[in-house]
Amino acid sequence: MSVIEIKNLTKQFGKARGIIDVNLNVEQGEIFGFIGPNGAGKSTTIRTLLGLIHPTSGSATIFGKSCFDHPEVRKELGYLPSEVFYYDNMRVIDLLKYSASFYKKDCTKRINELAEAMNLDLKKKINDLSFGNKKKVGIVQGLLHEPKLIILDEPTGGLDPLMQQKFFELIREENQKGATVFFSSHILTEVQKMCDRVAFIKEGKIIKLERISTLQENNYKRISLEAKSGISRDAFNLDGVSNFKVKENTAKFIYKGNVNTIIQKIAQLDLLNLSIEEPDLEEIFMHYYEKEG
Ligand SMILES: Nc1ncnc2c1ncn2[C@@H]1O[C@H](COP(=O)(O)OP(=O)(O)OP(=O)(O)O)[C@@H](O)[C@H]1O
Repeated sequence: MSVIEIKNLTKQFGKARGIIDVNLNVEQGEIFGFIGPNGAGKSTTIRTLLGLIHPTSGSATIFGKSCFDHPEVRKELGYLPSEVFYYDNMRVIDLLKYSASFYKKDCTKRINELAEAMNLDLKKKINDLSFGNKKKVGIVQGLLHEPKLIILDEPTGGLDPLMQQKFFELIREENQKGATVFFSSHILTEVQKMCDRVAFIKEGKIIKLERISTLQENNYKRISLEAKSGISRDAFNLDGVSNFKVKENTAKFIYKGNVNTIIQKIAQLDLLNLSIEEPDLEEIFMHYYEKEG
């Protein structure tokens, strides 16, 4: 049984598109990335999965159960929403103890450990915290009960680079202890570093679901050329060429396919310069977005 199972999930907001026919499974022990631009449908998918909003059609389960029909499933998971709101007048520690009371177990030790790791002052009032520090409260709140599943919606917004690193260390530790992690992001580098598999969502639809290692091993090449005279787009009108950008006598593109074919094309030019490199995930991602668009 998968930890998360989303089947043909559709959510319409009146006439507005939310998500369309989303399918994905997250397996025990995975770190799964959910990536897409603003408004693509990441939060809608997560909120429907958590039973916070009703789907128009399809189903979403956690540990085989729908959160709508079995709200007790939420005790097994830690959720960090993309925006956190609190009763400003409370002290951090009181808020966290209140959250812990929901799980009916003593979380004091873990609260202290997490606060220390994230450099969070538990005695302060929420009112007096910066945006980034409020985010840390949300992180501690999501992890204090050592959940089996951690769902993070754009978790690093507002954290400085050092704290982002600390945060990912914490998530990795939880994963090594056995927690499954699902996190949405539009920052590719963090997904690339953290995740086993990634789903790309665009305009409410999943356009690609792949292992990070496969994406990187797919033998894409980033090719940059500088010729003595102007380069024509038509000369590179062949299968496997994408993201073609030409400016006078320079051209850049992504290529996937037989390298001999592309080398023969390139050899027809009178070149001043040439580079062939491995693209990063961002370029591979843009390749999918432009191609499948
Ligand atoms: N309550 C709502 N009422 C109407 N439309 C909504 C509502 N919530 C979301 N939408 C629409 O659903 C689509 C998906 O939004 P969603 O917030 O899930 O995107 P996202 O991928 O999480 O984006 P972001 O990275 O900006 O948070 C958007 O077009 C959005 O306008």
